[in-house]
Amino acid sequence: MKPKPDYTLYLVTDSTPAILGDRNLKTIVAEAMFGGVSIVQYRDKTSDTGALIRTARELHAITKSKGVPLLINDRVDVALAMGAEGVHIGQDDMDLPTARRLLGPDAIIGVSASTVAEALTAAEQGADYLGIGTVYATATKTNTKTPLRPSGVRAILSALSAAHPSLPTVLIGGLNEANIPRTLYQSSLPTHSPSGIALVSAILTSSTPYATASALRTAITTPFPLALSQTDKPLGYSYDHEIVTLFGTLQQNSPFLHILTNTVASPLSASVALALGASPIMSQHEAESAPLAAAGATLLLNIGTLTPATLPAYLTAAATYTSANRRMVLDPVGLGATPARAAAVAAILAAGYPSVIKGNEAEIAFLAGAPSAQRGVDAGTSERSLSEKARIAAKVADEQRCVVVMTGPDDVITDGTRSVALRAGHAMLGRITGSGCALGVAVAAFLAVSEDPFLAAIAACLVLEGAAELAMTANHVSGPGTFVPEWIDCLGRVIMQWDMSGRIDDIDLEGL
Ligand SMILES: Cc1ncc(COP(=O)(O)OP(=O)(O)O)c(N)n1
Ligand SMILES: Cc1ncsc1CCOP(=O)(O)O
Repeated sequence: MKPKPDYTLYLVTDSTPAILGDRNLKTIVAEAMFGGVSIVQYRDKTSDTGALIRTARELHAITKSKGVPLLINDRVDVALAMGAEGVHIGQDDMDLPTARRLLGPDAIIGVSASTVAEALTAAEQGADYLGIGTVYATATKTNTKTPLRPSGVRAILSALSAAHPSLPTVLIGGLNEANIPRTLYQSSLPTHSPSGIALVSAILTSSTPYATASALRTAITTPFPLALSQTDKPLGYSYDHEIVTLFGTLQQNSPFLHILTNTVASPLSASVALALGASPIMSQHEAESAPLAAAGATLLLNIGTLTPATLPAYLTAAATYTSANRRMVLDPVGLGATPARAAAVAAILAAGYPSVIKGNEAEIAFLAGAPSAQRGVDAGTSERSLSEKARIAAKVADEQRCVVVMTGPDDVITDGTRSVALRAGHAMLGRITGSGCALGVAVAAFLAVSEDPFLAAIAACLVLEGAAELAMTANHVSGPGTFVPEWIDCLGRVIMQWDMSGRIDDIDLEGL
């Protein structure tokens, strides 16, 4: 009878000195199984056939005692010689039909897939599970294609969900306790989630394999705490009351913000945070992320004047806040203007999970892979209709599973399911430096006091843009210089003095 493995925590071994060092493979496997490893693959690229068979037999004695299946990487002959439960084969190894003929119907045969076509072929040929990767770049295996990232995994799962919905899948490549929860969240479809996680270095380099495996199992099986809430709000729902309440909560609670932003917008950003009632700390110090996250801060990452010297602080902050289950906002300023910015944003998105991405049309279009006319950091003009903009923003929200704010004459805010257009603000906001960056700060401030990032984003846009409208009604405001102080003054009282009704229009994504 064919075993039905539990794929939750899949250990793939590696015997190279760089990973195993002088530790004992059998001891690690035994301890990791006690910690929750549910399936093991013996992967050894260098040993001779005789040594492979001997080690595989020793490992098999250990795995069998716990009822854990042992698979052999690449080598069907070794699996046959020592009676393993199955094999894992890659795209350059023995083909699946031949492996099946040699091993028989009860063997577990897993196949690597890094594209939709590879996944569908393996599924049609009767693979028992797929190893989907490489998810993130990893030093353990460097001869791989471009990392799939969660959006690439979702494309594969989406293709499988129609014809092969129950085929088990494990994700592999660059995964660890810190990035597993959000990777699983961002990789999952409403109807289809990966069955488990496969890892090499996270377990094999650990000096405490039992504790590491059990922490990994918890990371895999615990729902992602920063997941977006499912909406129960119908189209046409009025957010006004919730926004007023949120504004009060923000002013009462004075949430702690860690603002890692550009040198141009820094003073205005700090002033806006204070005027909204938040408590900001402006820090680019890599070592400060962990204590600030532990102190309960919400993070804003704004890449406006990012340099190679400051990039590590951004990456550490993204990873630290995400693994501490603290929320962050990403403002990918000028994305698309240079390859360096594109690489930095890709690295930030690989390092952590933003609950909200806020950008202008060109920045969001670049993230969506749509034509983007970004040159400087300003928004420029566009020919796109509101529905086209909403479709682009929703694509990014869907891929990243976060809320996206696309600023413009009408702001589009979407979580991929709900989308609204906001009609507020004043052209004067485009004539001062840092108003867009200040909006990122406001989103972070509202995010700190709201369970719902979608609502937080709407509130932030309305308050900043409403305050701009209010400021422009003051007699003494005659240009950008007199506008800024009045705008800041208006932030604290906009909710009382400005009528926000009728500013939010639903965009029915289904109807587009
Ligand atoms: C579970 C799992 N998934 C993918 C792989 C990668 O296999 P392959 O592409 O054959 O690469 P090598 O492991 O042979 O380097 C895997 N081993 N396990
Ligand atoms: C075998 C393999 N296949 C794709 S990535 C990879 C290595 C994964 O190693 P790690 O878990 O250390 O990133």
